[in-house]
Amino acid sequence: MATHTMIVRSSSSALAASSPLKETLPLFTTRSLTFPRKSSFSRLRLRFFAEKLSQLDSSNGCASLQDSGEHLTEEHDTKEESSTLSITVVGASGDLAKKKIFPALFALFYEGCLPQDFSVFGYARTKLTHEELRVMISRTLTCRIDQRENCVDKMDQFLKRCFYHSGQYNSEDDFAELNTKLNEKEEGKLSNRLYYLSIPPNIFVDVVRCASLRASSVNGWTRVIVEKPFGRDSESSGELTRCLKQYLTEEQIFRIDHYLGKELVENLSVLRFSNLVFEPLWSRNYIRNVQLIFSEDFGTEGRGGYFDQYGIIRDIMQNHLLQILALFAMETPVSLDAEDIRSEKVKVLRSMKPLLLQDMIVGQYKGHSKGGKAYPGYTDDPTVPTNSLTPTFAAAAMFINNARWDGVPFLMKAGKALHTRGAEIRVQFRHVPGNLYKKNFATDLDKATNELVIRVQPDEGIYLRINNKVPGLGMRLDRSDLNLLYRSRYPREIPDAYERLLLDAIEGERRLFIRSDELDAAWDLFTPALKELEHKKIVPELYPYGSRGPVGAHYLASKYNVRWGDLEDA
Ligand SMILES: NC(=O)C1=CN([C@@H]2O[C@H](COP(=O)(O)OP(=O)(O)OC[C@H]3O[C@@H](n4cnc5c(N)ncnc54)[C@H](OP(=O)(O)O)[C@@H]3O)[C@@H](O)[C@H]2O)C=CC1
Ligand SMILES: O=C1O[C@H](COP(=O)(O)O)[C@@H](O)[C@H](O)[C@H]1O
Repeated sequence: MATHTMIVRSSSSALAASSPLKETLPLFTTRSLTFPRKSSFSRLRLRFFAEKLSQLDSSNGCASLQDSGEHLTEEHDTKEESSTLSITVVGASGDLAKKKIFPALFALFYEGCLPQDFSVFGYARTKLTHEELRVMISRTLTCRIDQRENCVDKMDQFLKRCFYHSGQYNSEDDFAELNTKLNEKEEGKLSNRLYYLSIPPNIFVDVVRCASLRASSVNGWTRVIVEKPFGRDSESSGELTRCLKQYLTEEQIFRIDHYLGKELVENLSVLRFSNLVFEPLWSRNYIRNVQLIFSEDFGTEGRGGYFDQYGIIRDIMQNHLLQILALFAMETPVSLDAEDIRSEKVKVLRSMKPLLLQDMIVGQYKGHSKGGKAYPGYTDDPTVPTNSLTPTFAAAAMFINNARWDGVPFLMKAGKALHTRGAEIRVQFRHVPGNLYKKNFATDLDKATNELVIRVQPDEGIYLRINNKVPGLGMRLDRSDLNLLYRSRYPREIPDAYERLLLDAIEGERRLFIRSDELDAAWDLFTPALKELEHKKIVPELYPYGSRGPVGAHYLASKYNVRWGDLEDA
């Protein structure tokens, strides 16, 4: 087996000449330990060894990279010591950059997860000075991490590493200027460059072309994180992939689905594959249905222009919920390597039947007054056409045609402007055959089935609904929860999904990013129904802002003999 030695998370590169931007496998070196050549799981490996060496940082489990070389190895990789990381946030003036990306970068810096020598560049058309960018960023940085010490100092240190370059997204010259500024900061060292495309999708290709031709690293790796949406359907997504691949190799493209970076979604495989009590039950033999539920208690506020082009199915179902479904339903991967996991997910997606129009319902929220307050309808948003048919709610029933899941409905439900905010996976189990306690449940045996709930957010937790005897002399049964509430069990704050994903991209870990064949398979499942919906101009069922959504969702579920678990809970 090919091996190479490891210095803690040091990475260097050889050149991949086939594309203007270069991506290479990180090299790992250590004197005493050898590993398979694959680069995956370097962070986990690092943690493992860091733990072994009692050097683990006391924070979120990320051993300090800023001084890891000194602590963990005797051998110094001179290349690593003289390498730099430049992270360019393209679309730095935008909502996502301010809300998520800069704060996540700061959190990584605070946690010691960024290399010693790094700089962050903001790039957008808006004219800003470095100082103005820093002021803008500083408004969204918080010392949230356990109210730890010296946060303000850390913020200052971080902000000093932040710079701004104003330019057009389709101007090679502007990117050449960015390149000059990056070179200045990199001071001739081995430079690794990460671009985060936090911009509308219609300019992805322009940016990738300009960055690749004029501002890619000449001696290290260059990677590009691409935000969703990856197209509107199979054709446009395929076209986007083809265009990106004129300038990037697949290894350089990190298609982000931030739900994959959420703690409870990450935990899904651990729960299933490392607990004997779950894996044997994970099939049609014991599971009656699986529900993937997303809800938001606010509307499209401020994002109506974007949203109206896409709708809830493309915004949430085709990516976030389907990714969770694939992780949930996949067969055991050969290993935890990114390619093994992604290959298993693709198999699930390819085993699924494309969604049929009769297996979905769509809704749109309308204005509603409650407690003297008026909540606007979707089409009241000035950026949304008044006659828009775009769904802000959808429910769908999907099936996996394989031996494990044949006949099991996977129900999805996603909506904006509902009564609550949450995301959860609900697994409803079959009835106990010949249940001795049948009579204790009156006629509603469904009420007696077990349910496993993985609450992705908020109040992250996992609970298993069981039947239990109410203490006392009689024989009364009760439904109770075996409850793992993260807040009680793990008082430490859970890192934001973007922190995990940014760190993974820096490390070259692709497990939580979407491979192009996964994307193709995902679009193939939704494109026919989306087209039909638009072609037939299906009118969405209206539901009041702040309600539980359209009743059509219940009819859909009952068609498959299912009741939505979240409503039973309420
Ligand atoms: N916001 C969110 O919560 C989420 C966003 N995303 C995705 O992330 C990406 C960025 O989102 P978000 O920050 O909300 O987007 P914004 O609409 O805020 O756009 C980001 C920046 O891009 C530039 N821009 C906006 N519209 C155009 C245009 N038509 N042509 C050229 N430049 C434009 C603007 O910068 P300037 O004018 O200074 O150049 C703007 O500040 C999108 O792909 C979005 O779908 C994904 C998940 C959640
Ligand atoms: O991708 C998206 O996700 C957000 C919800 O993300 P969350 O992490 O806050 O749950 C959603 O609001 C947005 O419409 C969508 O584009």
